[in-house]
Amino acid sequence: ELQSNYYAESCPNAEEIINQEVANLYDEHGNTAISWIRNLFHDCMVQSCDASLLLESKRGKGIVSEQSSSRSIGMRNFKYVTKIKEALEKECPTTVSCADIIALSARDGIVLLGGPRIEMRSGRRDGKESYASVVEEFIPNHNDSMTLVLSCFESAGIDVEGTVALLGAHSVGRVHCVNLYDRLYPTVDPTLDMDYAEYLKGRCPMPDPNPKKVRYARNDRETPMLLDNMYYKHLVAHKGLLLVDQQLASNPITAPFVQRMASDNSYFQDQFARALLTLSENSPLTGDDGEIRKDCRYINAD
Ligand code: HEM
Ligand SMILES: [Ca+2]
Ligand SMILES: [Ca+2]
Repeated sequence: ELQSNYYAESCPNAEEIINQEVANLYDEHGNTAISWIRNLFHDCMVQSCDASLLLESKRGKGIVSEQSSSRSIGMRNFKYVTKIKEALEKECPTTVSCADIIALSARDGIVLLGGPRIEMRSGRRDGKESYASVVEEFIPNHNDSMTLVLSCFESAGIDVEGTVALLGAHSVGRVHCVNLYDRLYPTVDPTLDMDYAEYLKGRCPMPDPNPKKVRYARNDRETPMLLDNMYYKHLVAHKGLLLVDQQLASNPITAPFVQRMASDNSYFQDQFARALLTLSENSPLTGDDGEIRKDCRYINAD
């Protein structure tokens, strides 16, 4: 069973240490807070909130990291998870799970980005496997249909309203040009605002005069470091970046929620909090299942 402040006796400062590390990292590299949110999505959607995402590939041990999946394009800042873990290990060796680090760092990152304060429970344990080969079954692609997207989230217990709210995480962060070319070339997707398309073509030129350059566009040009409802305002104005983003506004099942979130930031925040909490509790390992990793990148040696 997950419980609030699970480490109250075993490591009373655990949540405070995570909070402090997340805040320090945010001061140095603001985009770490963004990464913690995406980490929670990519870990919890794939089977369980079990830190399977953090395992690194190890030949001989049969581990292929989920980070090597094509769905993980652009994921960054994993080295700073190691930093948070080191701070916890110093205070309480092999006590606080990597799965809880993923959940609680996301919680604290969301607050730093102006999002809601989510009361999360803890006590998740770490899995011993990485599920690289099935990541694509759990995490939709950027151009998948809304039907498929909704059924993926439904499998994690998240309803339509919650799914629309969670995609609001794309109110921060960036998208690499590989995920955008389809909407820009050879012809511009007619559902995309023309001026915005011109801007995106500037960010993602084709042919690329300098293919060695890593090119990307910000998800939200106006409030890039705020987890707010600007995302939905853009969708309504045909300025959704990914095809899935734009489809939220055109699909008759999701569109009413997009409209309401565009006009009501606190409604968005409430729904985001509710859905993220559900996601953060997707089939956790508890009791004697799994282990508490010493290093989030590797399974403990036996
Ligand atoms: C249908 C569901 C989703 C799809 C297809 C999707 C796809 C993507 C793609 C393609 C990117 C850009 C990666 C890159 O090129 O660098 C991205 C970025 C991001 N996604 Fe999603 N996403 C989905 C849902 C979510 C959810 C539910 C969350 C969190 C609650 C989330 C959080 C993020 C964040 C924070 C970024 C920016 C990362 C950064 O700048 O480092 N996404 N997503
Ligand atoms: Ca997982
Ligand atoms: Ca924003």
